Amino acid sequence: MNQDQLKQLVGQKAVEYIKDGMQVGLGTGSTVKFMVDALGERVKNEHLNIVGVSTSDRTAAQAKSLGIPMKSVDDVDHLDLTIDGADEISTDYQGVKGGGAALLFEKIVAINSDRVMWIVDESKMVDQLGAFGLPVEVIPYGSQHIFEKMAAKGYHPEFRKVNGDFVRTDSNNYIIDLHLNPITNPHDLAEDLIHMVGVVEHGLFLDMVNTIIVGHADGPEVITARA
Ligand SMILES: O=C(CO)[C@H](O)[C@H](O)COP(=O)(O)O
Repeated sequence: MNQDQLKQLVGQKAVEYIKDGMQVGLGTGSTVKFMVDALGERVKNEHLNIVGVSTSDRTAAQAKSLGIPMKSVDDVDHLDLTIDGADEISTDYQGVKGGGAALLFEKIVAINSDRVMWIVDESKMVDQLGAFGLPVEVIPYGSQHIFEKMAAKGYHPEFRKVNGDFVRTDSNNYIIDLHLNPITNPHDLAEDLIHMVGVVEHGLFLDMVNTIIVGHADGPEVITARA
């Protein structure tokens, strides 16, 4: 099985956890895209009655095109379950997210969810976080100064650019990726980053996930990270 097939496998498995009447957070990324496709099939074929809340413009457009009823995060009182991808998950089930630059909305939706599920192919499971550059969302104003402060702290920052242009998030902010490999103390790092003026959010998702579905060639593995 190639990586896309593993992503599709976990995406299809994840939608089994969505029940009638749920308000469901829909993450962002290539793995979630398979999950949203599978959810669209269930809505169409089983007339599943759910409400989706998207974490990005991309996911919202896909969900709407499939006929999944959608609401804004501010129009629901809570979310029953959020299903999202991840860039890295450590052996103690801490995560790095934001490879798709959607970390801010993903974190807002996750912290307002009763349960959080991550769906990943097996390459995302790591001994220690940090090989994947840690995404940090910053406001453009003064971002060069934030960048220099991060460099002075030894965080090895890099503005995320495509064809020389700054990548913009759905909130029109920039992303700075930190090349820290390895991240030895994610809680201390998270605390430091969130107190830097101009940082909007960082991609460390700590103590947040309940269930992880990992795609292996011989089938999906369901891990209970937190009850
Ligand atoms: O955090 C994310 C987007 O901001 C994604 O969930 C993460 O990048 C994983 O993406 P993919 O499923 O494409 O590997």
